[in-house]
Amino acid sequence: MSSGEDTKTPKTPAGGDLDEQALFFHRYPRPGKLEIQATKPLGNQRDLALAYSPGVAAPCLAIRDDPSMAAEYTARANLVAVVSNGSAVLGLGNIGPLASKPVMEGKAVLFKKFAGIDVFDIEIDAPEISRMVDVISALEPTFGGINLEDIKAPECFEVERQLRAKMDIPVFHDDQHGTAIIVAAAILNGLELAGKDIAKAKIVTSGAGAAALACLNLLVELGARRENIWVHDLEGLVYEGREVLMDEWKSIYAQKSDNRVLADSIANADVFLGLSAAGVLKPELLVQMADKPLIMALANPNPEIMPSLARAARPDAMICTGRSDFPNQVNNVLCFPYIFRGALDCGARTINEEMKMAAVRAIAGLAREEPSDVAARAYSEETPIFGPDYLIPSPFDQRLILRIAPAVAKAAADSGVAARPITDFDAYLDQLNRFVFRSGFIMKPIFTLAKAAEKKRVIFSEGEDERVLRAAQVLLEEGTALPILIGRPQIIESRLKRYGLRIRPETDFEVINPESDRRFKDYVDQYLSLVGRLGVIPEAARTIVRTNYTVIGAIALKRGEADALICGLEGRYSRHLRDIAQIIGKRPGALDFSAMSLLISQHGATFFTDTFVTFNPTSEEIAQKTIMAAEEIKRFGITPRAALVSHSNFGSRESESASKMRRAMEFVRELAPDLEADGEMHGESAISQVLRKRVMPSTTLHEDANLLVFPNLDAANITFGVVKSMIDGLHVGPILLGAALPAHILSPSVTSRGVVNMAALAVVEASHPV
Ligand SMILES: NC(=O)C1=CN([C@@H]2O[C@H](COP(=O)(O)OP(=O)(O)OC[C@H]3O[C@@H](n4cnc5c(N)ncnc54)[C@H](OP(=O)(O)O)[C@@H]3O)[C@@H](O)[C@H]2O)C=CC1
Ligand SMILES: CC(=O)C(=O)O
Ligand SMILES: [Mg+2]
Repeated sequence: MSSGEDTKTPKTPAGGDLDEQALFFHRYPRPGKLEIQATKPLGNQRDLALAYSPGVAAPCLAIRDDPSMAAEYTARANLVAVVSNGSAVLGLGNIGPLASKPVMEGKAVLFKKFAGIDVFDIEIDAPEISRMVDVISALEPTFGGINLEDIKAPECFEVERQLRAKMDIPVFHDDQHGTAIIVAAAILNGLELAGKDIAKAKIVTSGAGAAALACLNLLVELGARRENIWVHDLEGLVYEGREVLMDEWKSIYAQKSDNRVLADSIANADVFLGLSAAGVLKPELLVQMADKPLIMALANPNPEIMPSLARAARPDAMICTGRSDFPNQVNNVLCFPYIFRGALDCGARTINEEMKMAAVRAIAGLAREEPSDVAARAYSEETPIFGPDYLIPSPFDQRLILRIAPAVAKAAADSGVAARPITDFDAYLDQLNRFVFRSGFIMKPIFTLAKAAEKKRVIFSEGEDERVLRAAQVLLEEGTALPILIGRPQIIESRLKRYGLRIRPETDFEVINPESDRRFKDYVDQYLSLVGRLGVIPEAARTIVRTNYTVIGAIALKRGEADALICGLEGRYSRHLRDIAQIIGKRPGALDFSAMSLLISQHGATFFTDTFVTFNPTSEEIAQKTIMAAEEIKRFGITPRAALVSHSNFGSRESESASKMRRAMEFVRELAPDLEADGEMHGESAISQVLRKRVMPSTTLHEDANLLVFPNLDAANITFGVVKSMIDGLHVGPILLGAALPAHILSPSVTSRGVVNMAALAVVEASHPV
């Protein structure tokens, strides 16, 4: 069998040649960018009988009797065809269907990555309209939607018109409508920033093809005036009476004018809209444009003018391209995954004007919200804030799906084209949130409990950190916690402004200023009372209380000025743990602290312990770590099932660590007889009932383990790290167990969503202590 995989992958080409790197990227480790994955197991005879003959006959007959059942028994409702005949591939022209395949595979990947939509890319050898319509319309039984891509004008207009009339599923020409939606959003925002009215704006295009004309049609719907629009193509200006290269779609914009070329029309233009070819806009023309012009050079891969040239000619311009390597990426990727998400989720029969307008408003509105930290990282340096260099959201903004899909689904229902209208938008948003934040599903019970609880104060040691500031805003907005931030108020204030966050110190949340807090003397006294006999002299205590923010947070928690502590975004775990141990201490009866890490993946939730604290725990300590972990897991609404893992499988080895785990298991049975657990066993046995039962038919672990308890820190920490990296899992934690009060030491790689997750857990611990 050939998987096409190249086992001898050469080294990635060094140096900056993007073409060479792109060829390498597409070729290795296996050709192309896609594969198909089964969503049902096919591991044994029974699976085969269900998935294939004879079982498969049942869904076939159900669909024959009621075609709507295809949405229940097949992948159709989430399956889109990306179809091209290769006649206008990016700005590369008519390179044919086969050469268009990398672009179509790319669109498929974007659908999947950004909106979870499955795609078959379909490149068809069909230059003529009638053949395209025949081939594409015959695909209706397979797909929930059709995304036409890179089909040239004017044929694309007729193809789309005929398909929309023939087919009962959404047909959407991405280069027309996806581009128009995002261009309209950017123009609305750009004109607002320039203080201009769309009804008076002069718009000059280079391009009179699929993308340009669809953009203009939508802009006219939004208030632009035909008389202010000047369209140019290979022949120059589209004017009344022109006969060469004209068609009924272009002639709508024909001007009564003696102008003939772009240079004649560009004077006083407020917007240049380039959807044509590389390099057609010369810098010297830009000086004629109006004040604060909007220059949209959107041809791909190379724009009508490079941003550096445009900026040099017009420092006051707002500049957009279709590329990801410059600010203001105006590209239909910001639209097509999400408009289809909304359309598929409500069973829309078409994508109509109302749904497109809803998408425009959602995208334009999102740019004015605070940027997310993921979007900020995608721009790599400065956090973008709504303004000339940030007219529209980044393609990596995870909120695109959360804003566009519900707006589109609502517009579909309101305009009567939704076969399965969404009735509970809160539940729908929850579902989208779970797609965006993989932790969402597992964390839901924690957030529900945290929001229902009396408000708890969570103190953050690294209160100046961007991730904490973003998390604080989310916690306040969602009503999950009352944050207290340790940090210098002027730094916090200026960073909040820089990141475009709305919350403000003292008005919205409390700040402890380590440089001048009035409680400083009390804190030092309290600290000395705890550590004075551990070799810390008063002078050192004063310095520590001024400079060690985890110490400040722990003292505030101990004094009852906060209900939970979050630290660890900087510095070593052991240092934070030492401070928590000295100031907060262990909960009564705890032999030691323990750390549990939750790994979320497509396999669900798996908890690992002890990943950060005790190097070589005793049997008693391991038993206690298991029981503390199990108690914590119940907070997630999950029934804990523990496996004490080892190199020994149910007594197969007699080493010291194997018998340590066996003894630990005996303690667990004694101390927590109701806990479903077993051990010692191999890691594979823990997660495979078949393997486990083969060796130990009487095992007391009836389902696969979701809590893996390790014999020592090396095993736990290394296994967790390797598994997390290999399966690209999401880490929630580490969750500190055994402290007298809720306190968690995160890791420096945590994201702001990770901080929010752990703060919510800490609130639940504070409201429901064990
Ligand atoms: N950023 C984005 O999201 C998107 C960008 N695009 C880009 O827009 C461009 C056009 O795509 P699309 O509309 O689908 O293709 P079409 O083939 O439908 O249209 C191309 C248009 O550009 C005109 N044109 C070509 N070369 C020149 C030139 N040198 N000077 C002036 N006009 C020229 C053509 O003129 P004529 O009519 O005379 O043949 C035609 O009107 C491509 O570069 C594509 O990559 C497209 C979609 C989305
Ligand atoms: C982005 C896109 O669809 C194009 O350039 O054709
Ligand atoms: Mg395209």
